[in-house]
Amino acid sequence: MAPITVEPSSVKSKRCSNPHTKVRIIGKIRGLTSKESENKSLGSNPWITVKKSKEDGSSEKSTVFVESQSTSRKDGYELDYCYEQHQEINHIYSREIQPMVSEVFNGRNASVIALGAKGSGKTYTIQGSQEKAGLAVIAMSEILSKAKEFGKSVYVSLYEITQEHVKDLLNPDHPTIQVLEDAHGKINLKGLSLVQVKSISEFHNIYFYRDNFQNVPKLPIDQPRNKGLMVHISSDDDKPKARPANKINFVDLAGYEDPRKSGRDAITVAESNRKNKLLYALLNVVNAINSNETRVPFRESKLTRILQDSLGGPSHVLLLACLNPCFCQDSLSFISLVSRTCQSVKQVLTDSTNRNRTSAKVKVLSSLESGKALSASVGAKKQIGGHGRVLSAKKASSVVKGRKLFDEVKRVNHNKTQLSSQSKDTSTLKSKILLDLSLVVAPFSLEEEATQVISNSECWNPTVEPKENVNAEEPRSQSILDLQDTLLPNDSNDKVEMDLSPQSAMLPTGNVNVEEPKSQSMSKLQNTFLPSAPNDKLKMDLSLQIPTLSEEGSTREESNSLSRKDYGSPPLSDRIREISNNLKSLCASSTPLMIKMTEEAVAPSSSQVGCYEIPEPKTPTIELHAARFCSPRGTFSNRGSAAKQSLVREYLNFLNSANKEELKSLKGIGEKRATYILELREESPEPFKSLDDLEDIGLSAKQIKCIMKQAAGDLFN
Ligand SMILES: Nc1ncnc2c1ncn2[C@@H]1O[C@H](COP(=O)(O)OP(=O)(O)OP(=O)(O)O)[C@@H](O)[C@H]1O
Repeated sequence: MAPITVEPSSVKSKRCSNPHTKVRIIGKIRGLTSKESENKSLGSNPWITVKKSKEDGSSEKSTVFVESQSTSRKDGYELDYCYEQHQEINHIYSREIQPMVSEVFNGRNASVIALGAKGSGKTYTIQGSQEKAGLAVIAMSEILSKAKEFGKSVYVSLYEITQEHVKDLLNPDHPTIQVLEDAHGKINLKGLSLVQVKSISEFHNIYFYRDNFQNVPKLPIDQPRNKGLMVHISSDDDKPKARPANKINFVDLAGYEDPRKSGRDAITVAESNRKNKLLYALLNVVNAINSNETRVPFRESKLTRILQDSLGGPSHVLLLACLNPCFCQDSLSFISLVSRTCQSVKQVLTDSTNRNRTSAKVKVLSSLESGKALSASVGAKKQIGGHGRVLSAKKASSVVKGRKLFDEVKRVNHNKTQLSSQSKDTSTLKSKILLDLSLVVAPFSLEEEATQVISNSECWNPTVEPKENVNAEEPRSQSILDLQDTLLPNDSNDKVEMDLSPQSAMLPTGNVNVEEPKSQSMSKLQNTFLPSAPNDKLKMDLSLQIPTLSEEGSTREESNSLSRKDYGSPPLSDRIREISNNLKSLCASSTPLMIKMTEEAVAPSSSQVGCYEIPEPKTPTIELHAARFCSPRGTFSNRGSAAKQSLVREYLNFLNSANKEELKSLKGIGEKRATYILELREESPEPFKSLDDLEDIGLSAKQIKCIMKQAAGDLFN
């Protein structure tokens, strides 16, 4: 039999060649409680449904559809699999966990993590009850019998993480457990009890300890409870501490709370964000692993540090997204969050119906990673995107924090980053822009009965831009989502007037009365660029240059900021006006994005039906930017932004290093906050990396801005 001990060094070497095993993300819709079963209407019109790729369940992928009660908007999310209400824990165990247990006996580590909104069945699924075993209990019984068979010993640890403090549940009197990392990157949980288990009844006593013993102090009800069980399988007589053992972890995360629920003040939002912090950190780690990023942010939270050797490398990791069977706003936001954070969970479509209006179908190729087509057929009046963007870990966390302060500072940063990576990314940028434009010029109509496919081949002449040259699917889909996010507002029922004044030859004059739902508003916008109908004969000479990076940056920023406003988004008219202004400025200014119409375009010939010629876009040059900033005003605002950025940096340095008294001298920081900051600094030497991090100490965006204004003002006093 293969040795079960995996030395950290061997894990490391494996990681180099094959960095990480992908994390599997599955869903489970919890069964109805007896009270819910009495409500007959729940079964007749479920808010959550599952569509399997193959009805017999043989195919892995499942799409979960959730419907918002307030907007009747229906979103679909593709998971690796989804178990439905009627599917029992035993079934999940044999399909998902049993193979993992075997792998643990073959020398790998594993983690099973349940996450979801409150009351979504996480505890029921992982732990179960004394009467009905959960996944961990069933696994334990198999582990014990396998251990007996192979002469291994089984030890368990049980811990709880609250506000980044790790508590030993088997020895509650013990002070906070310290998570230490040795020189070889091995995590050591200093002080955590390790108890040998020989029978399932012993395990029951341990696992349900808190529930069995009344004298164990209970946490306040509103404290987020993140409960972890670590099962170590060690060679007989070999304490896992002496030599590293293989582990399987079962984690029951605290319920996710939507921080943006209406009516929440800044403090409550900060509180929710704090409660969700472990979840955010975990999702960032999962996203980094699944997108093969070189750096995985294990250090973002205690949980991810504890699980580090059971999350990365060759470990098997299963994320179990628990979902409520009855409408739950937190569940809705939760699944949207998961899809925004994890590249592997895709939002496949957004349906903002009125479903009975038309039967037209739109098929969208959303090949995010592998180039494999992911298609979804939906009723018309549908949009793709909305929240469905794919984010890098950093982006994700900024969305999670949902703050946008000192925009110019960020923009300058963004521009800088782009400038530095400009030469590397030229081809990517090129294809991004091509693809962005493809959306604008793509001659498709959402009103057609036929199924259509938005793809390069339909939008571009392959002789001009061969398919192979279109770099990677990801930028393309991202740009599609970005543009759709910008173009397609949330509320389909809005009626707006879009005023497009004649700023450019390309923008026709007149008032466009937008009464159609969002999918059609896109066609309208296409019409703005293409004054002819899709079937018109037309030849376009697109003299294309890439927009200056600052413009690209700001446009993207604006588009991001729009998409971030999931709730309370501005009225449709505002958004369209904003887009229209962006487009106008692109066309009217010295913008290098110029679309020239040839004479044939004005008087097309019959031989040119549907033929678009798009020349190779030119690589952007630094001179373009220099020209942009050479005006005195441009130089001033650029330097002003740099000064602001430097002030912010100094302020953060101060927070990361000042003593308590010095901290208290700052506006907005009293005794409590100063103490909390020092606590944060104990956990991480530099807890404040950006102004967004100040939310962790309960400051609202407005307060942070005020503080910075005062700091700037003080410089002149
Ligand atoms: N499959 C199921 N069938 C019937 N009842 C279930 C099922 N799953 C969960 N429940 C019931 O739903 C309720 C909520 O479940 P549970 O406590 O596991 O949720 P949770 O996500 O852990 O909640 P919290 O986040 O508050 O800890 C419990 O009363 C539980 O018994």
